[in-house]
Amino acid sequence: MLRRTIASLKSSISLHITEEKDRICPKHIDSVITFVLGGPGSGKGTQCAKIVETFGFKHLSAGDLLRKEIVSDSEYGSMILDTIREGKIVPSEVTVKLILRELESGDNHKFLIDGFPRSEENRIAFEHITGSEPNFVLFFDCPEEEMVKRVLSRNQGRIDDNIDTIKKRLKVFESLNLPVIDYYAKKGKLHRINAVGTEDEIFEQVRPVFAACEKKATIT
Ligand SMILES: Nc1ncnc2c1ncn2[C@@H]1O[C@H](COP(=O)(O)OP(=O)(O)O)[C@@H](O)[C@H]1O
Ligand SMILES: O=c1ccn([C@@H]2O[C@H](COP(=O)(O)OP(=O)(O)O)[C@@H](O)[C@H]2O)c(=O)[nH]1
Repeated sequence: MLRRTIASLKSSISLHITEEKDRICPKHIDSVITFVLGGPGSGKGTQCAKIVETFGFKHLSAGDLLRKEIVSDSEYGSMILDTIREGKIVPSEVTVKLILRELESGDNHKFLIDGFPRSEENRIAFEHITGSEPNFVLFFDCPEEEMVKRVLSRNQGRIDDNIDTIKKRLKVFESLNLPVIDYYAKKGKLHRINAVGTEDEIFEQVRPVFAACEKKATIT
């Protein structure tokens, strides 16, 4: 049943997800889902690696999943490349489909979804397609000058790590991603992390969030 639903998602990329019948209830329904948000270069990927090491989560970087599509033979490759180069947001259906595939694979039921959702439209598409909400959300709060400095010295050969694209990404972050962060703050699901400091100092703010989650899981 689930395979069929994913197959139909694959074949209908322009679907409009507005009705109950479009939802699916897959095995990740009992999973722990954490969204990891913050501007470009705020340190999301760096801290996710530490969370994986310490708490055994599976790390799904939406950006990495999209970049993999570019180098695979995907029909969306050139569209994704153009979108990333412009610092814009890839259509929700494409990104959610890639995330869903990862949520459905393997035995790990604890997920860090890094760099997604980037807009209210992304958030709503995820909730409708998966029928799930995150258990909690981390927000790495970092000043723009620091983010620019970090991205420019990241040195991974990314087509979007240049000053022109960074400026566009920061604008998109402010106008489209901050409303998502506000949404989760109002729902009481947001953990704001001061993203300035050494990697270890920042992780000491992150650790208690996951330690509390583990404790709760042991009690229930
Ligand atoms: N606390 C920190 N202080 C200084 N540089 C950092 C810190 N955390 C990460 N970095 C560096 O900044 C760059 C961006 O970090 P990254 O984790 O890739 O950010 P994001 O995933 O949010 O885009 C990387 O080169 C990384 O090594
Ligand atoms: O859900 C996502 C995640 C990423 N991106 C695109 O991928 C780029 C890089 O995102 P990533 O999270 O890898 O990097 P960051 O912005 O944190 O440096 C973004 O600017 C977007 O163009 C997207 O469209 N949707």
